Amino acid sequence: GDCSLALAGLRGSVSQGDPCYARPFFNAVERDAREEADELDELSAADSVSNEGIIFYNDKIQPVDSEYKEGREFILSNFIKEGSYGEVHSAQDVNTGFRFAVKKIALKRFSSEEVGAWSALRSPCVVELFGVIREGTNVVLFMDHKSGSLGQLIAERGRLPEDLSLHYHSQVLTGLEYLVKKKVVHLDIKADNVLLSEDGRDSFLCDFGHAERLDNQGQSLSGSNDMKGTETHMAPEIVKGEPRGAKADVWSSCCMLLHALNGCQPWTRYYTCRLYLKIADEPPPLREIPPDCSPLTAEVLKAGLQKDPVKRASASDLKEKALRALKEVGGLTSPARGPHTEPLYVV
Ligand SMILES: Oc1ccc(F)cc1Nc1nc(-c2ccncc2)cs1
Repeated sequence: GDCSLALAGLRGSVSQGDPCYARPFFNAVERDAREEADELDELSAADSVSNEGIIFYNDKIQPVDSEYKEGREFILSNFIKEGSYGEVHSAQDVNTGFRFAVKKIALKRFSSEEVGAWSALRSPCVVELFGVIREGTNVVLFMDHKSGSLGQLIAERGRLPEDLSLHYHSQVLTGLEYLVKKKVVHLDIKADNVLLSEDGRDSFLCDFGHAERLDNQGQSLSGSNDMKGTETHMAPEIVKGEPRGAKADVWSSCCMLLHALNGCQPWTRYYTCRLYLKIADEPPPLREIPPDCSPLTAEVLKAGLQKDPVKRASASDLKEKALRALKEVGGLTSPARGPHTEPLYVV
């Protein structure tokens, strides 16, 4: 199809392209670039390494003479965090001044799934992926820049009010509803991977480094059963290496809700090591539901923390429950930025 034509054109250059070209292109890059990566290892000067990739249609990130290089067309500014498989920095396009975020991943650790899954997504609940470039032995992913993450907000505030926690949970569930439609499972849903708008009212999923595509029965196509994601948020089917689907993200989103309500990750107040054994063998962490939260919020957590993924609520069902719980607590009245509240330690 026309994607293969695009592949021919793209080799060795950086072009404005349509996201549909990203996936096969990066499978090819991943393969042949691994071979090339060895001799490239000693090359370090920016001008000598090959620079190829795709910047999706975007007038704010501009390749020059079909090249887009760090230190020339764009510059890195502050380090943000360790994302999945790579360092995240904020960056700026030298010519347009446009600010964005980048994640640099060593080629050996690059999963073309991050690009394949993400480039197919267009939703107000998912951070936009602008493009992907291979530069020597690194792959660089370009993403819309956001002011901060839900993980940072919880750390700053200790724990979040119930209405705000339910507000973000319902937005994440809306994002998960969309992922189900696009047959993508994220596999690393947690507060650190939920970014916030300036005013803190809107949230966006990001970091698809662990994402997998689903088949028509909703099972992961990757067939891999290795544990992925953040241990405290892993669903029982993940830690047991059983077939996983979209319901794994629903479980993780409820772990994120407990994290927002309590100010600490689930399981960690009761167990220290090998949490995956506890997640597999113990009942779901319902004892961690704060005593002062509303009955409907407890209902959300009971429905989303079912150990059997078949019995577990879907993202759509759970979103409706979360919105009813939010209404029951009087709707969203708390400001995003607010006072620090002590995390709830074991009572
Ligand atoms: O997977 C990626 C691909 C490209 C990127 F540029 C970033 C990520 N991953 C993450 N980015 C963040 C983050 C970004 C911007 N501001 C605060 C946090 C948290 S995880």
